[in-house]
Amino acid sequence: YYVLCICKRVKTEDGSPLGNKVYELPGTTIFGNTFDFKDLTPAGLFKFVRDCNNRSQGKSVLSYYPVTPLYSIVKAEDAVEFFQSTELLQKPIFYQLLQDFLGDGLLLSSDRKWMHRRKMLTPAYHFNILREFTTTFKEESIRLVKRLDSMPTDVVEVHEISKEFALNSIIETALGVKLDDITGSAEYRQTINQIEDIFLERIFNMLFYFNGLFRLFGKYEKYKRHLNIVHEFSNNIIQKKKEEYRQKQKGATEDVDEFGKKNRYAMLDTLLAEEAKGNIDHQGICDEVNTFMFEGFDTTSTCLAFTIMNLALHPEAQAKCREEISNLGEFTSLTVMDFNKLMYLECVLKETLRLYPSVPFISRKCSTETRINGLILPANSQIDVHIFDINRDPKHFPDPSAFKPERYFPENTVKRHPFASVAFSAGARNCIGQKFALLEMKVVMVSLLLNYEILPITKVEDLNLEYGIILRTSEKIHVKLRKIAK
Ligand code: HEM
Repeated sequence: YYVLCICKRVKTEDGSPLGNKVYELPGTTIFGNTFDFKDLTPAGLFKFVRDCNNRSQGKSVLSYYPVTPLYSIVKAEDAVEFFQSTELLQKPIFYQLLQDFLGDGLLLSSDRKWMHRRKMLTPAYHFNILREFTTTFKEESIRLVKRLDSMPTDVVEVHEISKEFALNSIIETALGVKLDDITGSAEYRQTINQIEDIFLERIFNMLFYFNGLFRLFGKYEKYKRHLNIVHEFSNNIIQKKKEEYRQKQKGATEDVDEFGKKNRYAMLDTLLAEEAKGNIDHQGICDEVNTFMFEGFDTTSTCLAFTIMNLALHPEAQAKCREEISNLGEFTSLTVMDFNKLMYLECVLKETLRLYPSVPFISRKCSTETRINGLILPANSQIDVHIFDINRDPKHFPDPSAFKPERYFPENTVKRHPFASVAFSAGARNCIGQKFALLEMKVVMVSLLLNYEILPITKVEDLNLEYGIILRTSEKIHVKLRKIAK
């Protein structure tokens, strides 16, 4: 072990002691940091990482896993070279644990395939396309309010409502079908959660990083069954849409569905058009669709849940949001331009993402020996960027745990470090869906604020944050929704 580690040791470029540049995390056993995570719960892992990053006092953290040094960045200043790099674009091993689920979709792919797909998919998130999606977001928001109105209690668990809204919205915008119209939608929602649970079990047990061992001793059969369910779900819709697309090309059908409604644009349409040009095959389409649905669902629903909680806990911010939307006009006639004007609400969303970034850290693999921040990392090292810690650096955000949307007022951001808050990541592999996500969240928040006063139940002190595929809480978050008389 030590021989291998010595071969893979990190060095400084100028030969100075490593301790000047990084905090070297002492391992819990003679096998470096290999077993540091063993037996940790998701909340325990979250605490363990915060504890390491606090102990480093702003320095990056260096740890050693089997023949893989891990360099963890916790400050905006140290993230500059990372985000500006044109080399650090490959995803490391633990992302590959999602490979069976997402294939070579945009999140996991690398090199030419990623570049080609990124270019191909960028138009699917263009302003004009977002304009089309606004109607879907409004319809789903109205449906959500109807469901909330019919509930026997005014106490709600925020994830429950945010998840349903986000999944319905992403499926309709990505695939062009309403979740209600499809059989198996409840099963799909549940299965996504079960896939996440098995993914986490693999994360905590490094032996299960190896596919062979996972197949022999892990929950592989169960995992395969879950994957079949979600893949079949998206595959069926893709097949149906493909047929519709073919008929449309032949001029055999109108651009209307079976109920006579005009078909709206969906991201899948971009992919089908590219398939017709020979730029992507059926498997590629499935991978990209599964990636949209996965990336666009939990991330947005988590941010929405924390936003609802923050507004409940900060009535003054809620009042400002309501004042901002008071002169907007009829909800059903609002346009993307109207939502773009909601600057205070946008600050609320950004401040929520600063405090609770749905993706708390990102990682890259060094495909070759890499020089970064005065260090030489051997090939195959991993670099993590801890968005959670960067976003809470008191140097850029004094009183960092406090919820203060005004931090994002234009006059307060001009002099701030460009990577001081990076919830959507930055650089070439930043989030392709960030404008989509902000618009979607604004629409549903406007609808909730027009209909309900949001009152607090759960407090921040009641919550323990934990690592899932995305940031989660061990406890449920509850708020009270008091209907506003019209
Ligand atoms: C609040 C909502 C969201 C947050 C906080 C968020 C955050 C992120 C972050 C941090 C990354 C970088 C991941 C990495 O480097 O490993 C990312 C990538 C990505 N996101 Fe988002 N995301 C959100 C919503 C969405 C939505 C709604 C979609 C699609 C509709 C989406 C699609 C993607 C895709 C496809 C990538 C991979 C991009 C690439 O590697 O080229 N995201 N997101």
